[in-house]
Amino acid sequence: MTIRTRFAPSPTGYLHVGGARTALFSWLYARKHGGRFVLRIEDTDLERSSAESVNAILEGMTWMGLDYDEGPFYQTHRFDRYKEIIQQLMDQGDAYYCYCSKDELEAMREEQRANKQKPRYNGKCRHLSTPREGVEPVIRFKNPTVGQVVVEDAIRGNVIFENSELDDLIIARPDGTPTYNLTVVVDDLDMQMTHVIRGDDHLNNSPRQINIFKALGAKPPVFAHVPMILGDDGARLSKRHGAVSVMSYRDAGYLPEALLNYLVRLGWSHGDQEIFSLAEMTQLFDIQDVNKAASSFNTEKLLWLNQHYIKTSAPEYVAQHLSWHMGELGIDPADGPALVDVVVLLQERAKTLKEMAESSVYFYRDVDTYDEKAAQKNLNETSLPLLEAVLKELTDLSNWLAEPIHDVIKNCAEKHEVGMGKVAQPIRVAITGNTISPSLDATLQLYGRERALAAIERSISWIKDHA
Ligand SMILES: Nc1ncnc2c1ncn2[C@@H]1O[C@H](COP(=O)(O)OP(=O)(O)OP(=O)(O)O)[C@@H](O)[C@H]1O
Repeated sequence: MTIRTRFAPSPTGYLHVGGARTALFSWLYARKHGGRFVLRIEDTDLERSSAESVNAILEGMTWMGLDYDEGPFYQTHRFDRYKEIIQQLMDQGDAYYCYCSKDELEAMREEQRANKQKPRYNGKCRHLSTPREGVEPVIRFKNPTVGQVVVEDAIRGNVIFENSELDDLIIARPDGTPTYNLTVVVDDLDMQMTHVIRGDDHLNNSPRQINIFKALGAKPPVFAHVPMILGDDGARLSKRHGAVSVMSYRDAGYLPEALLNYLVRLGWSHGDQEIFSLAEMTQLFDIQDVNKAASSFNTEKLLWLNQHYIKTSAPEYVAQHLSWHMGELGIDPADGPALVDVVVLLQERAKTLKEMAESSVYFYRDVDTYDEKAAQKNLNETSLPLLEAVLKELTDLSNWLAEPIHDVIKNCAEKHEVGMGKVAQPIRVAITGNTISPSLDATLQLYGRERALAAIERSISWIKDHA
């Protein structure tokens, strides 16, 4: 049997990390078993769904590398099929028209509350043989009234529901459009899902859906309800929380590997291992090992993982992602050194790609202002003769490489009987506009001879103008 799993978001906003982790678990399970991963867009809520949200979800999935084998299927394209199944349930006596008005339903609930019963539809129209004139009815599913439904959950074990606790749920609205629990069952059936891996916010839907599966003569898929990811406020992370969209992590400078690694560990573990490549998590993941408790998002750990992946990934790969961030800063990487060399220089210390991009702008765009404090301390009458001397030496240097550059700066400091920093820091400010950069000799090598000499010259003029 080919394993088939799906991710079925509603396109009512961006893809957030809660949904993304659920998608990841589904994806991993399919990949691990050589199965098929299906993307289904549950867009029947016409008021809340939008094409932008669909695009945002697809963008998020693509960025994370969660490729799908089939779909995206849109529920709005399948209305005829849902109608067909609703009719089938009607024909076989498993569904019925309900003419109860809002007021009647309210009165019913009132009475139940007064009798200390759980408010629910009492099946009033179940045995109605004649339609009520002038009322557009809904269609309700005839839920079994006795017995139990067992959700055999791959994570939680058996979860038992009493049929007497379940309503005859509405499967078609007065205008004939199908409701959520019906469409999900029809899709999972038609798309031959073997495993439904979804958030445990859906656990209460499962017994209703299982009963519909059974009424249709079908074997329900295996269910696995994964625990929720909670926001800082302890509530289920949803679109209502702030910066939780998957793409906001790209914007903040995370590598997809870091987010995937972070998400997989949120609710799943393999011994005390923390670092998992995609291949490794695919091999080791199993749905039974997902824990039952909800987990909260911890940005510190994500940052740590990001730093790890920036440091250890191939510079060429990091450069591809860095390129996007440079573009965001309006920088054309063609205006300076190869991005891959910048990555090599900075990957040891950068926590995010955004930070890496921001701290390498000077490689592509000459600084036009110096940080005030940095200039005050380093570009002044004391540093002027040192800069002039080192400029001369550097101009005479024939091989523009880190080591000889280092020697020039060192010799210059010795000659003037000052510490190396007294020569290096003014140069750093001249090049970067500030006092922070990776090792100065390597920075200068990458920055390039002509540009470096011109920048030092500009800083000398600046001192003279401001003296
Ligand atoms: N915070 C969360 N943690 C884990 N899984 C979640 C979370 N929120 C949603 N999911 C799961 O992601 C899948 C897609 O969810 P869906 O898009 O319908 O929800 P959502 O994005 O939270 O929407 P809304 O905010 O409108 O409720 C479902 O399987 C759902 O259970």
